Amino acid sequence: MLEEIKHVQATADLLHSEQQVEAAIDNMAQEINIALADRNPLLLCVLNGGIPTFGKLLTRLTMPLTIDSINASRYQNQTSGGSIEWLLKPETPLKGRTVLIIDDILDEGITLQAIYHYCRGQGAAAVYSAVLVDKILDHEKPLTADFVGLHVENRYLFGYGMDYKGYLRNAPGIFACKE
Ligand SMILES: O=P(O)(O)OC[C@H]1O[C@H](OP(=O)(O)OP(=O)(O)O)[C@H](O)[C@@H]1O
Ligand SMILES: Nc1nc2[nH]cnc2c(=O)[nH]1
Repeated sequence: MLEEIKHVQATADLLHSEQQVEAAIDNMAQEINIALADRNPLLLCVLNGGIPTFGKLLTRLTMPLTIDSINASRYQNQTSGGSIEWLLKPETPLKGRTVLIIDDILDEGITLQAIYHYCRGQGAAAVYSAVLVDKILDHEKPLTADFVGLHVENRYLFGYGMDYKGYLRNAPGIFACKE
């Protein structure tokens, strides 16, 4: 397995450098600081991929806020998605809260849509979403994200939380696997 991981890493294309990604996160944070300034938001980290984006946004946000996590996984360390497994639900009551869902990538949108509906079903007053990467597809998605870092071509990506078979989430940039 580790040989495969090393090969994928060595042959991948760098699409966005660490510097570019950090600048994109700065921009997202600025937008969120304006949009949610007086909303006492509950930030929901979508495990596992959302961890770096969540952490990097967190210290750039200036309003009073609280945090929790959710884990709705659809890829299960594979490179194509299946049905959603609910692995963790937030402890915090969502009723009446403004929720900001934070994830690494919006691809088909199935994961984000499911989490959005979950939050609404729990009585959240407003639900926003922030994704580091919005993958450009040739068809419509079931929802759009409110805050997007980068729009990226339709290839299998890793880095900044995004995994290749569970690995490479720590890669310092946004990389695309060779076909
Ligand atoms: O828009 P979609 O096509 O639904 O895909 C996006 C989801 O896929 C990844 O999660 P994954 O299920 O791989 O879990 P992970 O966060 O643990 O990697 C990613 O973190 C998003 O949550
Ligand atoms: N790591 C990773 N996870 C995804 N989930 C949906 N699309 C992708 C992708 O391109 N890369």
